[in-house]
Amino acid sequence: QPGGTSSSGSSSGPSSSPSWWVGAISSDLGCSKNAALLLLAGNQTQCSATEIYTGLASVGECVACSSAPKGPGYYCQDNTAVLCPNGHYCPDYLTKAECPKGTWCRAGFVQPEDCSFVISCPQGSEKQLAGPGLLFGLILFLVCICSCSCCFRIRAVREQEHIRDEAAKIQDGAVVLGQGLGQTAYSVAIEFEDVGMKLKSNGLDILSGITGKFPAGSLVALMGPSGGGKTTFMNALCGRASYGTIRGSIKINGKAGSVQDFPKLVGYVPQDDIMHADLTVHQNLYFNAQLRLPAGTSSEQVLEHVNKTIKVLGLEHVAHNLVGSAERRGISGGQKKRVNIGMELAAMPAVIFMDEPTSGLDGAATIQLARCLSELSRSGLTIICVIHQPRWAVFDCFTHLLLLGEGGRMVYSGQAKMSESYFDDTGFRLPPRENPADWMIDIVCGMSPRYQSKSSDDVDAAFAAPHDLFELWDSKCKAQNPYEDSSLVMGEPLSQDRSTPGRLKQTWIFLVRNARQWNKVSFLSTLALLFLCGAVFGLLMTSIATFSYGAMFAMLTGNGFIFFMITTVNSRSVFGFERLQYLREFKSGTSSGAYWLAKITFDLINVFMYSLAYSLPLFWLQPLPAMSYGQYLVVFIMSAWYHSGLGMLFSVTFSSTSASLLLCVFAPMVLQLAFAGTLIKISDMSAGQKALSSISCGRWYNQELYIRELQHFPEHTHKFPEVVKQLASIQADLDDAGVGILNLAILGLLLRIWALIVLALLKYSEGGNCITQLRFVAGKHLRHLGLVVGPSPKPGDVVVATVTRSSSSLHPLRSVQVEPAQIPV
Ligand SMILES: Nc1ncnc2c1ncn2[C@@H]1O[C@H](COP(=O)(O)OP(=O)(O)OP(=O)(O)O)[C@@H](O)[C@H]1O
Repeated sequence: QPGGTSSSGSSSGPSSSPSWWVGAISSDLGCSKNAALLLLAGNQTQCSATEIYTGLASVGECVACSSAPKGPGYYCQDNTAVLCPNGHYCPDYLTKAECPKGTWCRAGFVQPEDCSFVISCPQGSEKQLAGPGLLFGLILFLVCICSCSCCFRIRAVREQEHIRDEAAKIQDGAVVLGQGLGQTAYSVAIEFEDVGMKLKSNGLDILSGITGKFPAGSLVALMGPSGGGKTTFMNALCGRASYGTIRGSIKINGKAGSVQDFPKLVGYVPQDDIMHADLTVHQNLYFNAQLRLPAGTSSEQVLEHVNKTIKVLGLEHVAHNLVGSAERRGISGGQKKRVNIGMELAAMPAVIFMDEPTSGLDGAATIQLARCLSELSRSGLTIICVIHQPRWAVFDCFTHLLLLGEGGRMVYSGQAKMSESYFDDTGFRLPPRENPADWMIDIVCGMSPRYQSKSSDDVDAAFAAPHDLFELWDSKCKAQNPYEDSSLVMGEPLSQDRSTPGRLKQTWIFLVRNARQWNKVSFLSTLALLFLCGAVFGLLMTSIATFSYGAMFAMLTGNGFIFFMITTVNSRSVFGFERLQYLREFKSGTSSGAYWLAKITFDLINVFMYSLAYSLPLFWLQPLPAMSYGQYLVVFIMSAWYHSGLGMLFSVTFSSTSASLLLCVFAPMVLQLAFAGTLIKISDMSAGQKALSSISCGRWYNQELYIRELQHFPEHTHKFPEVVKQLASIQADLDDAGVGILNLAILGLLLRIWALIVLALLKYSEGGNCITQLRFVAGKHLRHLGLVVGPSPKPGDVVVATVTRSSSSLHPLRSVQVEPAQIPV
C-alpha cells in the first residue's frame, strides 16, 4: 500500500500522495477474490496480450509490450516480461524466433550469433556443437605429439651411432685421460693443522687435533673404525661440513683457504650413487663433462674424453644402458659405483674426494679401481678416499694414510708404506698372514695387544686403546712427524677457479639433458589422464547443464579444479625428484640459475601440452563457451603455469616426498574452494581473505573466463541482474579482461623465483637454519664483490688461521703439468 492507507475506502485524488485501498482495487479490477492474494499472484488478466503487467509497485498498470520496460532480451509472455529462452532470439518484446541453422542463440539474445566454421549448429541451437572441430583438434594434438616424439627418436638414434663410431676409434691398450683438453694444469696439496670440529646441533666434539699434509698427486687413504670421523674430516677438508664448526687451519697449496673456494677443481664422489637414473651411463658422464670441463673444450674432445673414461672404468658394454633405479632396473650396483666415480673423472678436477668408493665392488673391480686411481694420482691428481678394510693389494696403491680413532682423533698420519713400521716401533706386532690394513683397525679398536718392547713378549696390560694411541702419537710425532713425505710436492698457489662454460652455455646443456631425460611414457600417461578428465567433465556438463545467466559462472569455472591438482602434483618431478643430483652438481660449481632456467623452460612443454590435453575435450564436449578455443586455452595455460610453479616450490622446499605430495593435492583444493570467490563471495571476504584470494589462481582463472565469455555476449546481456550481481560478487569489471592472465603470469613467475631462492639455499642446508643459510649466502656473494671483509671471528665461527709453519720447506710440484694418465685397461 504505497504512499499511505486510507481507511475510508476511497482512493485519494491526484493531488494527494498515491494510495489505494485494497478492497477498492479488487472491485476496480472487477475481481471478487481477496485483493492481497490477487496482487501477490499478479493481476495479469486485466492486461491485453500486447501488454505487460508490471507488478506490485504500480498496481493495476498495464504497460504496452512495445515500451520494453525491462530492456532488450525479454519478450511478452502471458503478460509477463520473460527472458528470451535458449535456442531463440527476441529482437523485440513481441517477437520470439527460433535460432536459424548455422547460428546459435543463448537466453536473452536479440539476434542469433554465427557458428564458427568448424562447428555445427542445427536449427534452434542454444550452443555450438563440437562436430568436426573436436576431430580437427584431436588430430592436431596427436600429430603434434607424434612428430615431436619422432624427431627426438631420430636424433637420439643418430647421436648414439655417432658415439659408438667415436668410441670404436679408441685403441685397445693404454688409454690416456685428459689428453688434449687444453686445460690449465692444476695440482693441489692440502695441509691441515689442529683441525677439529664441533657439531652445531649439540656442541659435541667429533674431531680434534688433526694435523698432516696431503701432497699434490698423493693417493690418500682415510681409515679408522666406524664412527671414527673419517667422513666428517673429509667433509671438513672439502668444505661440506656446514653442520659443524671447524677449528684449526687448512691450507691449499700453502695458502690459507678451503678447497671449496675452487669448487670447479674439486671432485666429490659421495658414498651413495647419486646420478641420473633416467640417463644412460654415457649421458651421465657426458653432460657432467660438458658442464665441468674447461670452457672452450669442443664437443668432440668431450666425447673422446668421456669414451676414454668409460673404457678406463670398464663400462663400454653398458655405456648406452640406462643407469636405472629401484623401480626401473638398470646397470648393476658395482657398475653404478664405477659410474659414480666416472662422473668425477669425466670432469678432470685437480683433487677428488671419495667416500668409500670401493664399497659394493667385487675384489677384482676394487683392485682395478685402486690401480686406476693410483695411475691418476701419479699424473698429479690428488685423491683422498675414505676406505674400509682394503685388501693388501688395494692398500698398497695408497701413498698416504690418515688413521683416525674414536672421537675423531689422530692415530697415524703419514706415508702409507711407513705405517706398518710406526706400529711396529710402538710395540705392536703384525700377526702372520694378517692384512696390515685390518691389523691397524684392530689396534685402534684395542683388539691387538701391545708389547712392552719390540724384543719383549710381555704384553703392556696398562695400555688402553684408543686413548693411549692418541697420546702416543702426540708425544712422538706431533711436533716433528718422521713419517711424512720429506719431499712434499706442492702445487702453485691457486688464484682462480677453472673457467667452465658460462651460464648461457650451461643452460643449453641442461636443456639438452632435460630432453634426454624426458620420460615419454609418463608424459603420455599424464596427457591421457588429463584428456580423459576433460572429456568426462565436458560430457557431464552436456548432460546436466542448462544455460542460465545465474549458472553461467559456475558452469564456466567449475571444471578447472582437477586440472590444477594434476598439474601441481606432476610438476614435483621438475626439481623435486633430483634434489640430490642437483646438490652434487651445484657443489661442483655448476650454476643453479642455469639449471633452474633450463628446467622451467623445458617445463613449458608440459604446461602447454597439459593445458591442451585437458581443455580440448572440455571445451568441445561441454555446451561450447562463446569465446574462441584459443582464448579458453590461454586461461588454462596460465593456470598450469601458476600451478606448476606451486608444485616446483613445494617439491624443492620439502624434502619429504609425502609432505610435498600432500601439499600439492591440498593447496590447490583449499585455494580454489576457499579463496577463488566460488563458495565465499570476494565482496564478502575480510581483508586477509582478500589478500589470500589475490594470490590464488582460482580467483584470476574464474574472473578471466567469466569476463572473456561475457565479452562475447551481446552488450545488453551485461545488464541482466544475474550478471551484474555476479560481477559485483567477484569484484570485477567487464574492462578487466587480461588482468587475470597478467596476475597468473606474475604469480607463476614469482613462485618459480621463490623456488630458485630455495634451490640456491639448499646448498647450505646441512644442519644450518634458514637465517644461517641466508647469512652464509649473502656473506659469500658480498665477499665475492669485495664489499665486506666481515667482523672478526667470534668463538664458534669457522676459523681459518694462518699456519705459523714456514712454507719455505715446501717446493713446487715436480711436474705440475697434469700429464695424461697411462691407465692399463
Ligand atoms: N650431522 C651430524 N649430526 C650428528 N652427528 C654427526 C653428524 N655427522 C657426524 N656425526 C657423528 O660424528 C661421528 C663421526 O661420523 P662419521 O660419519 O664421520 O664417521 P665415519 O668414520 O665416516 O663412520 P663410517 O665409517 O661408519 O661411515 C659419528 O659419531 C656420527 O654420529
